[in-house]
Amino acid sequence: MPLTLRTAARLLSDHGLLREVIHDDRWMMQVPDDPAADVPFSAITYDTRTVDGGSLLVCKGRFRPEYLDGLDGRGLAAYVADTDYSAVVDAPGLIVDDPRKALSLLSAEFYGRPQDELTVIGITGTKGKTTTAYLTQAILNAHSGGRCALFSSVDNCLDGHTYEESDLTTPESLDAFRMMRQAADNGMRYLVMEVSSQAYKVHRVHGLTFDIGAFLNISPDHISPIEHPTFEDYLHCKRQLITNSKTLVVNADCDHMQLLRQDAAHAGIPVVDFSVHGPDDGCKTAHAITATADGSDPDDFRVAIRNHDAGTFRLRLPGDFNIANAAAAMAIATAAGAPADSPALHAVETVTVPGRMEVLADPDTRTWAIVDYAHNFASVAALLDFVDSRYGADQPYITLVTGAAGNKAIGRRREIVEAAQHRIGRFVFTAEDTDTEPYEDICNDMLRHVTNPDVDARIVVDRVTALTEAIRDARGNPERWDMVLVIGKGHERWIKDRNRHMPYEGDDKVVSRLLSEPLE
Ligand SMILES: CC(=O)N[C@H]1[C@@H](OP(=O)(O)OP(=O)(O)OC[C@H]2O[C@@H](n3ccc(=O)[nH]c3=O)[C@H](O)[C@@H]2O)O[C@H](CO)[C@@H](O)[C@@H]1O[C@H](C)C(=O)N[C@@H](C)C(=O)N[C@H](CCC(=O)O)C(=O)O
Ligand SMILES: Nc1ncnc2c1ncn2[C@@H]1O[C@H](COP(=O)(O)OP(=O)(O)OP(=O)(O)O)[C@@H](O)[C@H]1O
Repeated sequence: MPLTLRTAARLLSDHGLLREVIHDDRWMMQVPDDPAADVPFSAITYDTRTVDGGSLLVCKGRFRPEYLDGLDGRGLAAYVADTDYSAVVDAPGLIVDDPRKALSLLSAEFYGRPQDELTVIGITGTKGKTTTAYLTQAILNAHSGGRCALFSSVDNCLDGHTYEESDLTTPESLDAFRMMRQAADNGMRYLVMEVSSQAYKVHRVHGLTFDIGAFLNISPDHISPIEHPTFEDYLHCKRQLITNSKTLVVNADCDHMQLLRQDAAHAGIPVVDFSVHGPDDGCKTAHAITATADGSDPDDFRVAIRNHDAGTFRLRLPGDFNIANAAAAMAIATAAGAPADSPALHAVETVTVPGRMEVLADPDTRTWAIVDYAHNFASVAALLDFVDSRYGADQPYITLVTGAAGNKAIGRRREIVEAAQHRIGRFVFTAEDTDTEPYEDICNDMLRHVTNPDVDARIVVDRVTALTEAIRDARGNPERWDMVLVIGKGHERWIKDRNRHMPYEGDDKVVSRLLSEPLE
């Protein structure tokens, strides 16, 4: 049904959001009997700068009345807001309780409910969302002849093979439904999307039911004045994926597992477990998916799906945590319809994810480097576990080049230091992304958390200089095995400074350039 003033008002009223309709100084509970109310909107937008003739505007967030100046002249058809703007515009207003929820519901309708034409998969968790999303897309693409779309914090892909850089982990609702429409029109059958806790906090997926919701893991993160006030709030937001899904795929070893199962039971939805066990556990558990480290080779693992042996796998992505991510992807894909014995499962073996676990080396100077996106306790600990298990025998001197985000997730500064300070030789604190906090202050904050007197710790604010010094030092000591871990920015070609995205070469590029520099 096309979205008009009348159908929009009815939809909002059906969802208990409509307070009243305001037009021509009249306040009503219904849209007046006027033919204009049945004209389909030409567009829907949350930004006045894109309003055209016939547009429906949703005023959300830190919206300011002055943005509305001149919009009648540009043909604004109607606005949705939580306050009356009739003093500023003549267009009719749908006054609602929550414009963000309204935006999501109205956008889905405007774009013809594209979610109904796709199998929609939502992935949440503190760590591994992006990687699992890429792995799942690879399987479902292989299963469906390339008909799986992806929304991730790295890239969005609307046709199964073209990737474009994304802005947010979970897009704004309007953008999500617009892209879903494009994906459906491109013939996609599946959509895999990351669902951040913020997405639920600010209603970016309000009203969207996921065919499958996957919950990977949970540990404290994203706690700050602009994200979540407490861990409880963070987890509460993430748990909403469960009650908005038709099937839950969950890591059986996840913290707060009982609570997650209770959520699924209350929602009356089936649960598919996945888990990873050491070589001695065999495949004896009843879990739908059990990835078992294969004792013969550290890179191989066996997978059992509903007690069916799905064979041996080897990823291009190193790290045991990526075996867990692959198990999650296989659990999701089989729950979405890929057969347990499908060769499509082997598509995980070809996947790499930009800026995640990229291992680079200069063997002549015994220098390894890993560029990774770790930036909290769990991921730094997982990275160091990997380094220990894979390179520990050579006792490398480990340098960790790290910063932390400004203004948000403040706890990460202490967590990164705590996860690493007894396991490495040196910290180099450097710039990461910031809104208003100066890089130096963030680095000094991290330095203050260092309590191990035996670890070297220094600040080199400029990120390229920090990397240059770390890699040159490693290569300048060829008698020593060196491991330089560069975390937090991965593939990103920008660095945020005082709210602005400044061009940046990218950790992967800088490190690879430095490793191939001629030695003096
Ligand atoms: C808190 C939050 O969700 N903020 C998002 C939100 O901002 P907002 O609605 O307050 O927008 P605003 O920029 O203040 O402007 C208010 C409104 O006025 C409009 N406007 C503005 C100027 C004008 O002339 N006319 C006009 O109409 C804007 O388009 C906007 O709709 O809507 C914007 C786009 O619609 C988002 O870009 C922005 O995300 C901010 C930048 C952000 O980075 N959020 C982070 C915390 C986030 O969401 N992160 C999670 C990842 C977490 C994880 O790693 O797991 C994510 O999902 O990405
Ligand atoms: N299952 C996991 N458990 C612990 N750490 C992980 C796991 N998967 C990935 N990591 C670590 O977390 C980093 C980020 O991985 P990924 O981008 O897949 O997660 P994410 O949930 O999308 O993260 P973010 O929310 O920070 O964007 C990786 O570079 C790796 O260091």
